Amino acid sequence: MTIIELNGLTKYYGKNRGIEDVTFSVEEGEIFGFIGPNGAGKSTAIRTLLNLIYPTKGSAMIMGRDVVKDSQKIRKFTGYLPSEVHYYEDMKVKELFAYSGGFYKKDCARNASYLAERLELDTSRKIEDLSFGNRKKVGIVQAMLHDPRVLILDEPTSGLDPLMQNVFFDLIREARDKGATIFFSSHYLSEVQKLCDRVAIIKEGRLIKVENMEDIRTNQFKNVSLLFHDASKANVNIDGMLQKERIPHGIRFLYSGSSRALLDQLKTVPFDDILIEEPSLEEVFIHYYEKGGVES
Ligand SMILES: Nc1ncnc2c1ncn2[C@@H]1O[C@H](COP(=O)(O)OP(=O)(O)OP(=O)(O)O)[C@@H](O)[C@H]1O
Repeated sequence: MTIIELNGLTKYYGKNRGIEDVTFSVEEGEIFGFIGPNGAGKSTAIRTLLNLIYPTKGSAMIMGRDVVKDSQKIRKFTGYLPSEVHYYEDMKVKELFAYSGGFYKKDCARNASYLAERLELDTSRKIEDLSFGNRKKVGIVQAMLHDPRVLILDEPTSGLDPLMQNVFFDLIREARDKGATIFFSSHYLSEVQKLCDRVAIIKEGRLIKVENMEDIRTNQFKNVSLLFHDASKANVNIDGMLQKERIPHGIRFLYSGSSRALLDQLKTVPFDDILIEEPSLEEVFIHYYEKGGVES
């Protein structure tokens, strides 16, 4: 079942581009990453899904409901963490959770306590006294306390220390195991790599590609280093070769394609040594950002 669907979603701020013609969907039970550099349009897309801003063109649906027309209903089964959290400073954390929980027709207190405990958040403190990271934790608990079917999180881990990031990842997996679908934006490729089933890559407001993480990690890309005793033989060209660079005694390149096709092509290359490695996602994504994507 499709849970989140963007159809040609476009948002202009006056003449400024926010996002343009973005189309993709998130399926039930997925942990789906939304990744791109600063200003790519991640928050714009997310804020449009939450009906905080209106689309200029196109549409989006969450669980079959239109994000503009049905936003009140969508809010009932959706948890949202904004990229910047602003709360009633004067309230204690536990008062805020009780207040937020009141919007839903179920008892959220136990879940809020559980989440706060896991995140080591002291709920007796006033919000105004909290650090940036602790405010982020408040936002995470608030997004999750009603066990929403859909979780939409804008840069959830920024401000969390590495230990807390891991706790957060566990909470996300637990939410998924209970049936939630999770859509979150990030700058951090390592967390996308750890957590996501699929990822949408956005650049300058346009969707570049939706990728299966497993495909990115294992099937499509390799880092290949070829070493030559005679450097004059290092002038090699191979179909699928990307980002070629000279290294001492040879060349190194990112390869996109099947391993079989790579080995077939290498048969005629007079290299003296070879190293084939799994590229980091950084290397793969830098390629996307620079070139605007590759054909798969
Ligand atoms: N309120 C606004 N008024 C005008 N332009 C805006 C506004 N909000 C965002 N933009 C522009 O829309 C584009 C997309 O910004 P957006 O904040 O959605 O990107 P992002 O991918 O979330 O970036 P970041 O990773 O830095 O948070 C940028 O060019 C930005 O300058």
